Amino acid sequence: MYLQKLQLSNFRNYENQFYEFSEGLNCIVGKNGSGKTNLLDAVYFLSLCKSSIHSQDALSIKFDEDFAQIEGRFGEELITCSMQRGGKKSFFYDKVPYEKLSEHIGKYPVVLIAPDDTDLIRDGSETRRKLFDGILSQIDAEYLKLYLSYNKSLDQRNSLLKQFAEHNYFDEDLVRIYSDQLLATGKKIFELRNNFVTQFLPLFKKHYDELSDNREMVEINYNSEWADENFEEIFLKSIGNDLAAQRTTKGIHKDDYEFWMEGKPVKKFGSQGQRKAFIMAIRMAQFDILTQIKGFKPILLLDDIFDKLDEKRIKKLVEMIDSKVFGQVFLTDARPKRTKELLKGIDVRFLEIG
Ligand SMILES: Nc1ncnc2c1ncn2[C@@H]1O[C@H](COP(=O)(O)OP(=O)(O)OP(=O)(O)O)[C@@H](O)[C@H]1O
Repeated sequence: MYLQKLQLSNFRNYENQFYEFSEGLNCIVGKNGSGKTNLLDAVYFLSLCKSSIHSQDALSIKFDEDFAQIEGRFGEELITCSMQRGGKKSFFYDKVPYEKLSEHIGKYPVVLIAPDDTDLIRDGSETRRKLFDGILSQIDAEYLKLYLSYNKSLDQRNSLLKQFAEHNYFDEDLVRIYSDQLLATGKKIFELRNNFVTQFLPLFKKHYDELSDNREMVEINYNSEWADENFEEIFLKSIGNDLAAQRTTKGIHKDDYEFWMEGKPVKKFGSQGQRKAFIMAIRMAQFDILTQIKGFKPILLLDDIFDKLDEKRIKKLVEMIDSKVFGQVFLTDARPKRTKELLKGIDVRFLEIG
């Protein structure tokens, strides 16, 4: 499975461009601001039905235009995404619209390694939940369904709590409907997240050891209130706090994945290099787990990676590319001369843009 052709129409700074890619390494070079990241994001969009950069789809439509389209050919399969300013986006498989975007997610998996990835360490728990939810959603369609259903019930319960506060009343039976939904889906999500971390951890540690020459002991601890066997009771009893806060204060939407190094939080004590290695190892493990479960290699998107990694890690990455550890790879760099130097002797298709 690889992306052979891509047609962009009014997508960000692209008006009407067509690209053909190689099955192996594709290197996108061009000046700063020429659209290299936008091109990678178009591939990401085709896979995950959303941008890795913007949460609002309208920001991906070319300025002063009302409509954008990304069309990608994966072998015999044609995937089209169209977006209308002020309207909904639609995805098509061989010109037939998907009823739900969730039917598409996971079919063409991607792994993105981007420069500001270390936000995953610095930011709050939501960023890390999003990371692992993203991986789990590509792996397991059932997880994605549960996750969407949980979020819907959560929104409904939260707006009910707000209404109670605004109108100064309380309907216990009504709130219980949503509480039961959250408890049922939350429990399953907790179990799937827990199992996932158990599978993911050895892959992650192996990659971290390789990247750092076994220098530090690293851990990812999945931390959830659901680990308490009395959680259902605790959840129901917290209705007083929920009413006061006008939102659901307990549940899997509060989970965190804590990153540890030598028994200390990476967030506080990890050096820049250690953080980058930590994130790189997470991404490599994401690649491995997707490969294992899907039975084929995901597309790897490497944005500006040569600028961000030290010489030793670049060398290691280039060795991995050369020894065909990955399948199709898209790599961006603003310095074509350096890229050509680093990739000397490797079979690569260069695409000069801008
Ligand atoms: N909706 C849009 N319509 C038109 N142009 C856009 C839109 N969104 C972003 N751009 C333009 O895209 C360009 C940025 O593209 P991108 O981030 O892909 O560049 P890049 O080649 O990766 O740059 P760098 O090497 O600095 O990372 C900017 O010039 C920006 O103005």
